[in-house]
Amino acid sequence: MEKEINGGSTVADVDDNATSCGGGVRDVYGEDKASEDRLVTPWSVSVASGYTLLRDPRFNKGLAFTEKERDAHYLSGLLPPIVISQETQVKKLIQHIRQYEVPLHKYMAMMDLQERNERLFYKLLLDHVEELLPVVYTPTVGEACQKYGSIFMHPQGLYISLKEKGRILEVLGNWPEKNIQVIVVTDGERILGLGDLGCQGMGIPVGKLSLYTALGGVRPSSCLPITIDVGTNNEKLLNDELYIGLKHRRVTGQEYAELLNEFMTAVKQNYGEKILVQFEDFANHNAFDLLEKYRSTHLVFNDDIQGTASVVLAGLIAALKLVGGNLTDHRFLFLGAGEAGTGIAELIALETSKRTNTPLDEVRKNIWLVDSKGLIVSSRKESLQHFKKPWAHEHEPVTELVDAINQIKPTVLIGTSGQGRTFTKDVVEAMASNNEKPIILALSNPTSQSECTAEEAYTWSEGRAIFASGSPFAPVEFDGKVFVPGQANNAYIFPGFGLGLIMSGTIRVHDDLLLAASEALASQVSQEDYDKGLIYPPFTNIRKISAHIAANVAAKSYELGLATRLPQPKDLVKFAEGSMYTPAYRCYR
Ligand SMILES: NC(=O)C1=CN([C@@H]2O[C@H](COP(=O)(O)OP(=O)(O)OC[C@H]3O[C@@H](n4cnc5c(N)ncnc54)[C@H](OP(=O)(O)O)[C@@H]3O)[C@@H](O)[C@H]2O)C=CC1
Ligand SMILES: CC(=O)C(=O)O
Ligand SMILES: [Mg+2]
Repeated sequence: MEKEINGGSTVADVDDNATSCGGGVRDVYGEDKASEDRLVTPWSVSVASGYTLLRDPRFNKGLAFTEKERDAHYLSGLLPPIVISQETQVKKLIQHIRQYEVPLHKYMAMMDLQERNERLFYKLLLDHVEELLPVVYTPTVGEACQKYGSIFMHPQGLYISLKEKGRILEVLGNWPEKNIQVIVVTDGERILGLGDLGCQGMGIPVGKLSLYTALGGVRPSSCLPITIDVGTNNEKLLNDELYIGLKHRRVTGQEYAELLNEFMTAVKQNYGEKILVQFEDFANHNAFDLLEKYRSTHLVFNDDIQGTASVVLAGLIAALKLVGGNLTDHRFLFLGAGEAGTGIAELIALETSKRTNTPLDEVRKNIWLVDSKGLIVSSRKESLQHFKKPWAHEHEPVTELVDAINQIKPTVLIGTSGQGRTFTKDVVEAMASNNEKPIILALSNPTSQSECTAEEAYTWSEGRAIFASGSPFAPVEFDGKVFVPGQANNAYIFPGFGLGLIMSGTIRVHDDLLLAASEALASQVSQEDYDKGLIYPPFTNIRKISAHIAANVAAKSYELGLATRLPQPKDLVKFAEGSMYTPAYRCYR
């Protein structure tokens, strides 16, 4: 007897009444089997046994296949006789992952699981989110990208290189899923704070989209990671025989613009007007221009500029509860004036301007940035990149950060330089001598690039700093007290933000949606968190947090007339929760 499988849909028809298996929850996508139901590819294959089912990560359940399923799907004999639950599988796997001492080995084990059993991967990740986030995301994903060529086992995501110029639409067609809702795309030129990793940057879109599913509940089959390969200027990679990308220097100018334009056109043509494209880890000389160019024609979002801004603004709104005052009472100084730095600066200014009805230019005067050449001041204006110009205030030139702190007297210091250990003892002490509770955010990733460690921030400020970092740090004991550092990472925002856009059918991203996301995230910080000095809620509650972010973003989108999914659901939080993919196994007939 043979079972027919149509275009990637397997024998795994879902028993709609089988709630005991979990999963199969009806959601806004109709059902999370939506793409399974559709006959999506033009061919069909036949299988004589369930051997193929065991090797299809979307449907594989491993030892959790029940006796009935094993009989029905030709699996008998292909598995050892024991049947175990998904919970037991999770228990076994987390023990297995913990046995690895090297984080990269944990990463590889997780990627291997994702390729073997997708639902188990997401269940494990969600059940142990605080422990596994640093494995599948920063900091370990940074090392994985650096070594991608040598650890490369299974291709993940879609590679679009210059070789595909002129036929990108055709290449998109090779991806097995057709019902794509979110693309995360990089060209690998600024991977975290590690610089140009070329094609090996693929780890980033893959990791970000894993978080879209785990943290935001966007189903995995709707997510498409893409790396655009235009070459690399990284000499080490160019000379590495295991490098997986094009071995020439980056193309720039018109050739680059044409490839990106073909890509953006093909994406819309293939997936429609409402496909969300998240730009990730592009270098700033392209990032701002791409966002500007496509924001009025596509649903685009730059995570490094906009997502980071939204997460930091949320942390600052929350921090006001700990330090008092409102945003206008604070003065901000950034080390790093690129995508993250100027993106955050602009959103702080926008929120302050709206809250106080003060012109943007006026509000900006309270925000200062330092780049690799020193404080951004008006005498440098002519030579500054366009995104720095609004921050060129009247002041004498200052080259050292510590001097800038002593002269400007910021209440908030934010590191977005990509340069590790730049918040030296002098710097933290200067912040602590000017402020009772200095707010210090060391946002650069991965951990090696963090402007300071949590221990340094607490010790050098004698336990007075309100500290958060882009990559996680363990709690620190100082003077008999335990300090828990928060993680100021855009991972809090983009999954819920994206879900909010998708579930409301939003057609364009507006800055007010970012503000809505910040306010929603800040509202999720509990008194218990504040009591610990935290300005972000723990990731353990991330699905609830994402639902609130999604709901607030969607509500704002409806208010602005950008949402196309009508009528507007009455209870947007419930609607967001109901929309989320659940990784529990489904029962197969
Ligand atoms: N926590 C989070 O969620 C996020 C963290 N990040 C992290 O932020 C970092 C920066 O990212 P991004 O803004 O996109 O990068 P960019 O390259 O756009 O900007 C980096 C900025 O840092 C400045 N800089 C570099 N070296 C120094 C130095 N020694 N002293 C002072 N300034 C310096 C650069 O100066 P110049 O302009 O003169 O070259 C530039 O202005 C990365 O490490 C990234 O991982 C980014 C996004 C999100
Ligand atoms: C977190 C992130 O997006 C970055 O470091 O680039
Ligand atoms: Mg990024």
